[in-house]
Amino acid sequence: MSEPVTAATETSDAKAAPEVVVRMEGLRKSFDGRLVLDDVHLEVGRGRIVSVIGQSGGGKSTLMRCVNLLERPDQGRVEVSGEVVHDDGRMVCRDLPGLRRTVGMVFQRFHLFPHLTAVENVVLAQRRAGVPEQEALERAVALLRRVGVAHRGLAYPEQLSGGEQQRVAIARALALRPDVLLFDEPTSSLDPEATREVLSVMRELAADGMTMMLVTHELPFAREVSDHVVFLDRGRIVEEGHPDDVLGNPAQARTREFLASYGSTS
Ligand SMILES: Nc1ncnc2c1ncn2[C@@H]1O[C@H](COP(=O)(O)OP(=O)(O)OP(=O)(O)O)[C@@H](O)[C@H]1O
Repeated sequence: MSEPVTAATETSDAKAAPEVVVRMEGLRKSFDGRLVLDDVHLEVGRGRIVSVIGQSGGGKSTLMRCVNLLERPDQGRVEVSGEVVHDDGRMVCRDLPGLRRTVGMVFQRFHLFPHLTAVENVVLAQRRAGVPEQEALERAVALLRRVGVAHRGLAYPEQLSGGEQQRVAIARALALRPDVLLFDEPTSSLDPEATREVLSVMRELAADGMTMMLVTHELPFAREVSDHVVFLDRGRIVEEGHPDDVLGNPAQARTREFLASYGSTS
């Protein structure tokens, strides 16, 4: 396995312990007797954007859902922000709602409440977490401004474009001040312009030090946004590294085959 992908790896202080926000060791997961994750090791350092790519059904979403325990691995260990949350098939996390606040998630289809305005969608998540109303409202407005949709705060989801809805969903995920944000195919229902908007928001979040893990089929997007790309094939990590290497000059024949098939279908 390569060394943890962290900001610390780039500093001259080689002794500084890299700060790993997500660590997965030896993950195995089967559905109905079929192995979907096979001995997966992965580390995501603070402030990094790690993309997981691979063929449909290869286990990408399952891997990401193991971070917030939407899926429970059968074997291996999951650590989030320095705490073991699942170990050897057992749930170790004592505060699942707390874990879900620490790990924000953004979905392909936004999952906004249709009967609530953009601001109310961002307030609701905080209200459920016990944030006082005025503070929640101020934070919602500030976050909508941060993702460039403050002017649409009183609009309902159906009145928003796909890109605007996804930015509201990102604001909602940020409202609980997560340590890491997971993105599951965040641009696959968006047009190129909206994809650029989401890319720009993710870049700004990265500049602010947000840690992000992304599953995507859109390889140009993965190449542009990520620090590190992981190629997951039939449940195993075949290759990982800098996007220019994995996507531009892959070392493994299997990665080359995957990229060739992608090229022929894109
Ligand atoms: N809850 C579940 N119950 C049973 N099988 C599941 C479940 N979740 C995923 N699977 C199966 O596990 C395999 C991996 O699914 P997963 O969604 O992780 O792959 P993926 O690489 O994200 O695929 P895609 O790119 O199509 O989204 C698939 O065969 C899928 O049908």
